[in-house]
Amino acid sequence: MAATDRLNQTSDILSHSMKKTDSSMSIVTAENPYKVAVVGSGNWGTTIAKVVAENTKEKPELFQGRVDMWVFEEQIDGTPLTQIINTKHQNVKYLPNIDLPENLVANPDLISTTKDADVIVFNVPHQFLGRIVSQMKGQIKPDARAISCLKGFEVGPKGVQLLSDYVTQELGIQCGALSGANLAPEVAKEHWSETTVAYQVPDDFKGEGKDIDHRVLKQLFHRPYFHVNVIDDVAGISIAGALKNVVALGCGFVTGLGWGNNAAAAIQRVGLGEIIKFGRMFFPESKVETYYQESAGVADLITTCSGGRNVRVATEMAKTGKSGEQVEKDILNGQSAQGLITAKEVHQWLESSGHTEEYPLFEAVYQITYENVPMKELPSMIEELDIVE
Ligand SMILES: NC(=O)C1=CN([C@@H]2O[C@H](COP(=O)(O)OP(=O)(O)OC[C@H]3O[C@@H](n4cnc5c(N)ncnc54)[C@H](O)[C@@H]3O)[C@@H](O)[C@H]2O)C=CC1
Ligand SMILES: O=C(CO)COP(=O)(O)O
Repeated sequence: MAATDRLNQTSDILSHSMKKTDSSMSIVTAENPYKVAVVGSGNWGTTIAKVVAENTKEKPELFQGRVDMWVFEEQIDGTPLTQIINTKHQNVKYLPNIDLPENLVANPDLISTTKDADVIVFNVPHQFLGRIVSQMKGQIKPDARAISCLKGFEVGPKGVQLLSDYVTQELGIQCGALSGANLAPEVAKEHWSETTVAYQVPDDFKGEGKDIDHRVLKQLFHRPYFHVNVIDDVAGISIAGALKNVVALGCGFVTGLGWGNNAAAAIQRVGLGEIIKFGRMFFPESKVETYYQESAGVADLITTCSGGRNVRVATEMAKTGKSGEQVEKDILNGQSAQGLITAKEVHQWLESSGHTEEYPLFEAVYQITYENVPMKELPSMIEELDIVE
């Protein structure tokens, strides 16, 4: 092919890919508009509830306007948090100074929040999920669908499990995931970002207009400031979302030691490799391209390592010598750095399955966090020794 033909062909491809013909954003309607509920009201829980409630209000042909958000009730200066959210329309503890839509209703009762929902969006720190789903068993619509926005795993006697699979196993409902480079305070302020939603349409899909599919999920989560790509790879986005929190701790250690950007980049490079290896080894259905093409992959790793809670907690650990648990209490005002628990769970799993040596960074983060190994040992713990005899 001549050079000019190749050039023309390339510009055809480019102009085609730049045309905005996204069929998933064309008009979608439902025979009976879907009721959406959000379980969780922390920093990310409240932010996603805001996103969802903005969309349900704008799309009455597809969703019921009112969105109930389950709040783990607590008193703020003697007033229940739910009451404050429902009158001031702000979550003053977990997402202060952000106005929430009035069709978003804080509800302290988990069952009344979820019992009539067609779509249940789970968004709590993962250590609380087990108790929550056990209370919901038998109390929700049997054909409800779910999306998990959590970042973590369930590790138990059966091994390591995706949280979406755990929800499906416990509640018998199809569950996908939402994960991306999404620091909640930025999304809440409507600063542009991207995310990935992954969902596998189940065998008992009831048909277009009667059930949740990729187009409905795009309508539910996409905003002008929050761009959504919907794919099938639930495992890929969930693994990346859970493990980047462990990598971010490693990144915080070297940052807190004052070692600078090169060290932080080295941790992210090694971390990405271990994330991909973990996916291929334990979830072979996950796709390698998800880790570099989707917001849920390397982009989330970068944003979390730049300014997330995990990196902040680990940086403070390095500066003060305090434990992760103590720093979490001191600086996060009730929020959770999920990498602390995930590092322990991943270690338990790798140890019981005999693979710790293949994941030196995950193991180093665990040993520094829980076994008092000095942070300055990190480089030697992850050094690749290619000694040629
Ligand atoms: N905050 C962020 O920027 C992002 C967080 N995520 C993920 O979203 C999930 C939820 O995180 P956040 O909403 O940020 O939570 P958070 O870290 O703000 O945690 C506070 C929430 O935990 C609740 N809580 C405290 N004790 C509880 C208990 N015993 N039972 C039930 N709930 C209790 C509080 O009521 C509050 O709603 C996590 O897995 C996190 O990794 C994902 C993307 C962004
Ligand atoms: O998952 C996140 C960004 O996508 C938030 O990360 P942190 O929990 O470390 O703040």
